[in-house]
Amino acid sequence: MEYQKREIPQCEVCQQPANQTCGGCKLVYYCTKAHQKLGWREGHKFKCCAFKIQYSDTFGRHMIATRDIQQGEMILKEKPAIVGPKMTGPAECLGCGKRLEPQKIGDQFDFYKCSVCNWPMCDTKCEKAEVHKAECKVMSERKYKCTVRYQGPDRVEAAYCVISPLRVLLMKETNQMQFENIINLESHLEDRINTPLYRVLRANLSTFIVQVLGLPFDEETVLKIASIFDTNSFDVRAADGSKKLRAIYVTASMLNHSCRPNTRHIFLGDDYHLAFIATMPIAKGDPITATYTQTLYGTLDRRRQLKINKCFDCDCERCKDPTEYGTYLGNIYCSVCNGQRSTPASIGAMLVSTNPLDETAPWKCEKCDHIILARQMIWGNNALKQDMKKLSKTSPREFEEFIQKYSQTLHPSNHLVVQAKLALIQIYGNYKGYTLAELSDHDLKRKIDLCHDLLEVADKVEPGWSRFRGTLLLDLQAAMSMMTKREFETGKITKAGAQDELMESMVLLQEATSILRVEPHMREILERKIKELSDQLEMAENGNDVVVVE
Ligand SMILES: C[S@@+](CC[C@H](N)C(=O)[O-])C[C@H]1O[C@@H](n2cnc3c(N)ncnc32)[C@H](O)[C@@H]1O
Repeated sequence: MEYQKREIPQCEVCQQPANQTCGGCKLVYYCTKAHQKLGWREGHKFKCCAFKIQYSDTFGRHMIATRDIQQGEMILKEKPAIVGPKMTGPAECLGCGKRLEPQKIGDQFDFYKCSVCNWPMCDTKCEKAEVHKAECKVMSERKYKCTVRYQGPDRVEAAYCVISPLRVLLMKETNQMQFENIINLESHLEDRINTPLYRVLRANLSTFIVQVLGLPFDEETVLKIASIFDTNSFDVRAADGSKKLRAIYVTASMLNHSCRPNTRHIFLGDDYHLAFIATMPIAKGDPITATYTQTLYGTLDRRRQLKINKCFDCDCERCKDPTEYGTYLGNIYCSVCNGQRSTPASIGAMLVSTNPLDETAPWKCEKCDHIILARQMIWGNNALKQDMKKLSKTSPREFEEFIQKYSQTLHPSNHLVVQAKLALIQIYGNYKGYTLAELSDHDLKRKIDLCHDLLEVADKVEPGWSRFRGTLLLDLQAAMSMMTKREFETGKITKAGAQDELMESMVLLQEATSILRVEPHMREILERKIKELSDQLEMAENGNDVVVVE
C-alpha cells in the first residue's frame, strides 16, 4: 500500500483540505463524494485495501472483501511480526535460520557455537545478527549456556521450542505494539493446555522462561504464546530446503479457513514477506479465505486435522457435502452394488456419510441399503494409507499397481488414488529414466490423461488460479508438445494438425503463466518455455521438424 496518512488531510484528487476517507482502506481522503468517485475511477480502485476485518460468534475475526477483487490480484503483502525456529528440528542457526552442518573441531565434529550463549550458529557474523541479540543477552545475563551439540545427521533437537516464544516475550520491551498485536491473536490455549504436548511445554518451555531466565512472565502467558504460534503461524521454507522456520503475520492471521479457499499464498524475497493472491474473482462482501489443511484430503481427514491442529470443527459447504462437490475424494464404492457392475471401469454406487459433520455417523450406499459403521470406514482408510506408504516414491509401476489393485474399491478421484496419480505425474516426464523423451508413447499418453483427471479435481476443490492448477497445466502442456512432435514425425498428423496442437499447448502455457508468474523464480522459467514453444510453432509453420525442449 503506497498511500501514507497525511498530517493535514488533502483530497486525493484536488489536494484541497478534505475530511472524508475512502470506506475501503480508510487511508485516502476526499473533499466531496464527487471527487471520491472520480479518484476511484482514476485508479484508486486498483490500490484500495481490498479487505476489512469483521467479527462473528461462529468464526471469530475474519476477512471480508471491501470491493470486487480480480482473479490473480495480490490482496495482501505483509512482513512477519516474528520469525523463529519450529518447535523441534535439526540444529539451525539462530542468526540466519539455516540448517547447520558440523565442522571438525579438534578430533570431533561439532557446530560452530555463539561465543556468548553457546547456541549453534553458522559463524561470527550470524552470532551478531540483530534477531539473536536480545535472546543472547538475557541468556548470558543468567549465565545460561546452551548444551545442543552435534550428535549425528538425523538428530532432532527439542531445545529449539524455547526460542520463538522467547523472541515474542522479549518484544514486550523492544516493540510493545507488536507484542500486543501478537498476544491478542487467537490462542486456543484452553483446548491445548491438557494435551501431552502442552504438559511437556509446561515442564520445558515455561520452566526455562520463568525459572532459568527469570523473566517476569507467568506460566499462562508463556504457554499462550506457544499456543498462538500453533494457531496462527505459517511454515516458511527456503526454496532450496536450507531453512524451515515458523513465522507469525498479524494481518494474515485474520484469514479464516475454507476447504475450498479463494486465495493462495506465496513467500517473497529473503525477508519472508508473505503475499496472498486471489485464486478466483471475489465479490464485495464475500469472505476471503485460505486453507489450513490439504485440499486433496477427504473430509474425515481434513476435519480431524483441523480439530487437532486448529481446534475447530469445520462446517464449510464442502464438509457438509457427502460427495465433496462430486469428487468423492473421501469415499469408496459400495461392495454390494460394486459386485453387480458390468465392467470394472463403469462407475459403481458410492458409500457416502449419512452426516459428514459427524465422524461417528454411519456410511450408506447411494443406491442400495448397504450400511457400514464409521469406524469400519476409518480402519479401511488407515489400512489403505499404510499400504500406500510402502510404495517406492520413484517406482511408477508400484503406483500404477496400487491404482489397479484398488480400482474395485476406490473411485478414480478418491484421495489415495489422487495421491498416486500425482506421484505418477511427477515421475513421468521428470525422473531419471522417465524424462519426456524417454517415455513410451503409452506412458506419455498416460501422463496426459492423469493431468486431465487431476485438473478436474482441482477445478472442484481448489477452483481458479491455484498453484495446483498452474503446475498441472505446465506438466500437461509439456507432455502434449512431446506427443505432437512424435505424431508429426511418424506422419500421424499433418503440419496443420501439429500447428493446431501446438497452439493448444500455447493456450495452456499462457494460462499457467498467468497463474504462476508471481511465484518466486518462476517468471524466467515461464518466459523461456513460452519462447521455446513459440519457436516450435514457427518451425512447424516453416515445415521443419517440431523440436521439444523439456
Ligand atoms: C488463524 S486464526 C483466524 C482468525 C480468528 N478467527 C481470530 O478471531 O483470531 C484461526 C482460528 O480461527 C477460527 N477459524 C478459522 N476458520 C474457521 C472456520 N472456517 N470455521 C470456524 N472457525 C474458524 C478457529 O478458531 C481457528 O483456530
